[in-house]
Amino acid sequence: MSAEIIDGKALAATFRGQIAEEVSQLKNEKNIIPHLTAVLVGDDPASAVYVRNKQRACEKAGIQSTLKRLPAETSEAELISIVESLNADPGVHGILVQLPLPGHIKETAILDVVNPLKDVDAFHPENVGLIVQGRPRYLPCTPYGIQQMILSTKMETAGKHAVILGRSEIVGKPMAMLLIQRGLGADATVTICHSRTQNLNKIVKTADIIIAAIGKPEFVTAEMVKPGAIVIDVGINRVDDRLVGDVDFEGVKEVASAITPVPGGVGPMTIAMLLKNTLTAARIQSDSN
Ligand SMILES: NC(=O)C1=CN([C@@H]2O[C@H](COP(=O)(O)OP(=O)(O)OC[C@H]3O[C@@H](n4cnc5c(N)ncnc54)[C@H](OP(=O)(O)O)[C@@H]3O)[C@@H](O)[C@H]2O)C=CC1
Ligand SMILES: Nc1nc(=O)c2c([nH]1)NC[C@@H]1CN(c3ccc(C(=O)N[C@@H](CCC(=O)O)C(=O)O)cc3)C=[N+]21
Repeated sequence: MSAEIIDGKALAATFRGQIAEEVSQLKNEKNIIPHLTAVLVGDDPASAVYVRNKQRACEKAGIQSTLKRLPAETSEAELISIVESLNADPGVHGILVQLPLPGHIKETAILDVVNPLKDVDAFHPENVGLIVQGRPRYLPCTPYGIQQMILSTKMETAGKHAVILGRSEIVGKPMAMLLIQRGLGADATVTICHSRTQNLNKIVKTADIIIAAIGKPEFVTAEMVKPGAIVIDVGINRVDDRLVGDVDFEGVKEVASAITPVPGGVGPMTIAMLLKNTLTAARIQSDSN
């Protein structure tokens, strides 16, 4: 039996349609146009692709988007002062500092400075804390998108074993927080694996839900997957100019019950959730004025 392919591109288009409608309502009712500013330091080619995709999606949804491109040599102090000026600009509702930053800039030094109300990535410690306590202001875009994809399968998550590969602040760790929360699309029992995990294959084999976010091409193979599992592939790896995920798609789709492709899976949903957070940011800021 071949797995259901979860079409992230199509699901993202549905979300973006709904967001576009709400953006136009906000404009008509309050004369507010949500505005996202992305900051890109250096010219990492992969980041440039994401930034371009985000900008195009914003335009199509009626969200204003600005890209601040800064040279790789930008100092930490300069970047902090740029973020502070965006914080102070009432016309900017969402701020996204593209990661990774060049090695001489400490990421937390920058993320800590972003006004938490404008933090559409949900990386600021205040927003992370709110998520951990189960009262989120914003949900981090990639885990949020993944939760929506799992919900779209209508498969039960309550009481199921979810195994997450990767413990990054941007995917693995917040994903675990969302999956252990009480409620719809959650209530799972969660295990997080990382590069020091022993018996990783054995743990993964017990998973009802696998989330692969390690950045290793086709790491998860069919032998590691319990028949009927849901497999979410977050990985974006370039191999011989081809984009491949962290999952061996062709092999795993024969054992899983549902699987996300790369490209056309988690990536487009991440962007759709970024637009959703930007809309929420504009609403929150208009209410607090
Ligand atoms: N589609 C999307 O929207 C997004 C895609 N991505 C992609 O997802 C992937 C992961 O990115 P990100 O979350 O930033 O993670 P990082 O690259 O920051 O970290 C990788 C994680 O994987 C773990 N890891 C690495 N190798 C192994 C291994 N052999 N076995 C077990 N664990 C391992 C590391 O463990 P340790 O901590 O011990 O080093 C670490 O926790 C990348 O391909 C990235 O491009 C990322 C964000 C969004
Ligand atoms: N502050 C910050 N926030 C992020 O959310 C963030 C970040 N930094 N740094 C990098 C990662 C990665 N990421 C992706 C977003 C969209 C696609 C995406 O659109 N992918 C498409 C196509 C990609 C392509 O063609 O290259 C797809 O998978 O179908 C991928 C990856 C967000 N990230």
